[in-house]
Amino acid sequence: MSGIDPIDHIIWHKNTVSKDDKQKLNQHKSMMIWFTGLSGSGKSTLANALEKVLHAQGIRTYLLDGDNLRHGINKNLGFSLEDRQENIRRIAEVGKLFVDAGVIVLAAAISPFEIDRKAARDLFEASEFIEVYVKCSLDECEIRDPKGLYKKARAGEIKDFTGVSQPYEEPLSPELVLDTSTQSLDETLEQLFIFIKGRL
Ligand SMILES: Nc1ncnc2c1ncn2[C@@H]1O[C@H](COP(=O)(O)OS(=O)(=O)O)[C@@H](OP(=O)(O)O)[C@H]1O
Ligand SMILES: Nc1ncnc2c1ncn2[C@@H]1O[C@H](COP(=O)(O)OP(=O)(O)O)[C@@H](O)[C@H]1O
Repeated sequence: MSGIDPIDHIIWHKNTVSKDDKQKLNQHKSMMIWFTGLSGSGKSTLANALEKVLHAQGIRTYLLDGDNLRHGINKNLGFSLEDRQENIRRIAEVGKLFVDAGVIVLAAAISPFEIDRKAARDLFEASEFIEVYVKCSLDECEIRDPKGLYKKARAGEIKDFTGVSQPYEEPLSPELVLDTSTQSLDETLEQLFIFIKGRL
C-alpha cells in the first residue's frame, strides 16, 4: 500500500439546493428518529404509528425498518457484532441522505450496542438525531414473542439472539424513553408525538 488514502483525491461537491432549502419547501425540519430496543419491544409498531400521524399532517416521512432493509440493502448481513455494526452504519448513512432531502426519517433497528448507536448519532447535527429507547423487559418481550423468534432462540435454533445469546446495551442518554411494558400503545405514541412536535 502506498499510504495514500483514495479519499484524499475525492473532493466534496456542495449541492446547489441545500437541506435548508428543502426543509423550507416542506415547511418542517428534517431529522432522524432512531428507535432502539429489544426484539418485540415495540419499535416497528411505534414507528409505524408515528409515521401515520405525521403523514396525516402533511409531513414528509420515510420509515427504515431493520427487518425490511435486511431483505434488500442489508441482505448480505447477519447478526455477528461486525455485521450488526455494518447494518447500523448503512441504516444511518441512508437515513442521512433522507434527512438531507428534507424528510423525517424513522429508523427501527435493535441496534444493541452503544458504540454503533453513537457512530450513527455522530453522522448528524446534534438537533437532528433523536434516540428513542423503546424500553420493555426481556420477560415481557418473550411473552409477546410476535414472530416466535424467542422460542426458537431458547431452543437453540437461532444463534446470537439479542437478549438471549447476545447482549443488549441500554442507551446511556436517549432523548426519550418509552416504557412499553407498563404503558399502552396510545400512551407511548402520545408521548412520542408531543416530543417530536416540539422539534418540528
Ligand atoms: N439473532 C438475531 N438477533 C436479533 N434479531 C434477529 C436475529 N435473527 C433474526 N432477527 C430478526 O431480525 C430483526 C433485527 O434486525 P435489526 O436490523 O433490527 O438488528 S440489529 O439492529 O442489526 O441488531 C429482528 O426484528 P425485530 O423483532 O423487529 O426487532 C428479528 O425479527
Ligand atoms: N406501548 C406499546 N408500544 C408498542 N407496541 C406495544 C405496546 N404495548 C404492546 N405492544 C405490542 O408489542 C408488540 C411489539 O412488536 P413489534 O412492534 O414488532 O416490536 P419490534 O419492532 O421492537 O420487534 C406488538 O404486538 C404490539 O402490539
